[in-house]
Amino acid sequence: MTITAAQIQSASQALRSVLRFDYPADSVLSRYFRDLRELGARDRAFVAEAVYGVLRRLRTLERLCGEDVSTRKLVLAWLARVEGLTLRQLGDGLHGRDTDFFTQVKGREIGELSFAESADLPDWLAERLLASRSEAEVLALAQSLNRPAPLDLRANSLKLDRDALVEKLRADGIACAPGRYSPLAVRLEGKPALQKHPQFLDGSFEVQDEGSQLLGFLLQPKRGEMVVDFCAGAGGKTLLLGALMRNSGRLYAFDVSDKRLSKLKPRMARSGLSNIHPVVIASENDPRVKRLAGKIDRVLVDAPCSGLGTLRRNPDLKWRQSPEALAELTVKQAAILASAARLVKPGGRLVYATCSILPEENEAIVAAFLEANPGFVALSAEEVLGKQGIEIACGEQLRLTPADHDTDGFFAAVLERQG
Ligand SMILES: C[S@@+](CC[C@H](N)C(=O)[O-])C[C@H]1O[C@@H](n2cnc3c(N)ncnc32)[C@H](O)[C@@H]1O
Repeated sequence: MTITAAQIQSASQALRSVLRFDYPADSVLSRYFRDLRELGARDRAFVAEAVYGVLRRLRTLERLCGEDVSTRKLVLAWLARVEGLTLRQLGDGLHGRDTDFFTQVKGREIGELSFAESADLPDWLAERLLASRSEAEVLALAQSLNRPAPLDLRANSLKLDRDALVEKLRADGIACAPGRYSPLAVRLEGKPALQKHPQFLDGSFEVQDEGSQLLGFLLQPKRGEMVVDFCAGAGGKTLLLGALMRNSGRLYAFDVSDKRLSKLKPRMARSGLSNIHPVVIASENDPRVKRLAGKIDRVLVDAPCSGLGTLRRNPDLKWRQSPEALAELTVKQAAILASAARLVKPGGRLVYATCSILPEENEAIVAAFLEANPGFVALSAEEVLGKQGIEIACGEQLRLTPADHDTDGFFAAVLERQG
């Protein structure tokens, strides 16, 4: 890696905006790159890698920088201590004071770290995780969340099967392999740009984490059924559900965000699915939701959550979330689950899922729901998946983590309304 002084300067500038935490890191970076068109592809790649790298290890790097911390020092400390570069490898990238700091930080003793510092987590989050896991488990989880995520695709089974997709990609020189759990998953070895790939444009695949795909198999919608994806967003899971239904029946995609839902439309067009009906709702109590009460075979609640299971992709979330925001989210999650449950017909299935790793957003929401709704019973996620040939030793509820499954962190519970 050769790094220029200008690249370090740009990374330090971009990091300054990101660390204000006013907006998500990915949108701050996109804006930074939009405003600085003169940056080449390599410069952008370096800036993004440096910003995400520092966000992942912020507490450790702050400790290494000492009192007089700056974004420039954080980038240099990341290069020296996380990337393990030497002064010689940096070539012309450093001058004067930077060289002195780089040399010092390379050899600096970090001293004693608190548990949260050593896990690069905020104190409150380390505490919450330790309530249900040992220190060794939390550390392994935090470290796995600090590694960049691989790129997974989902074959659109309406267009071609997974093995055919693997073959086509390999023929194009894209190294990939079938996923470990989802029958539709393909894991890529690198991170090629795929937006213009013919198989992307003709809807043969979508980018979707393998863990996220498993949630569709937990809902297991069938041909001709009435299905609701209650928090559809841009439709990552909706598209999978539509394909599992073989483009038949009726699949409502609800969301309160018109902006997110509008991103589903071009994806629907590519996918060849015509059974999806996107509906913007005002809230979980919208009259359009109430009209479907008791009529739906399967309902997926992919609830708004802290997103802490996706730290591999969004490392800023651990610094942007707070106990206060979390408390508000859990109230919302319980309200959405209660409303969505009213749609389910007797004998129908309800899946509650999040991309969070915190029990208060997961197990606690489901336990309170079951207590208040004795007409629902829990099914075993392991059995539901096992019957579809997906072997995963998860027991009753699905808990995926990058440490254990090399997927994003997900939670899901499968519930059934008694007939
Ligand atoms: C985890 S995201 C969904 C991601 C999406 N299912 C996917 O696979 O791409 C949660 C979604 O819930 C939506 N949401 C928030 N409050 C809601 C509510 N009261 N009713 C329905 N959807 C809501 C958010 O706009 C957001 O798009």
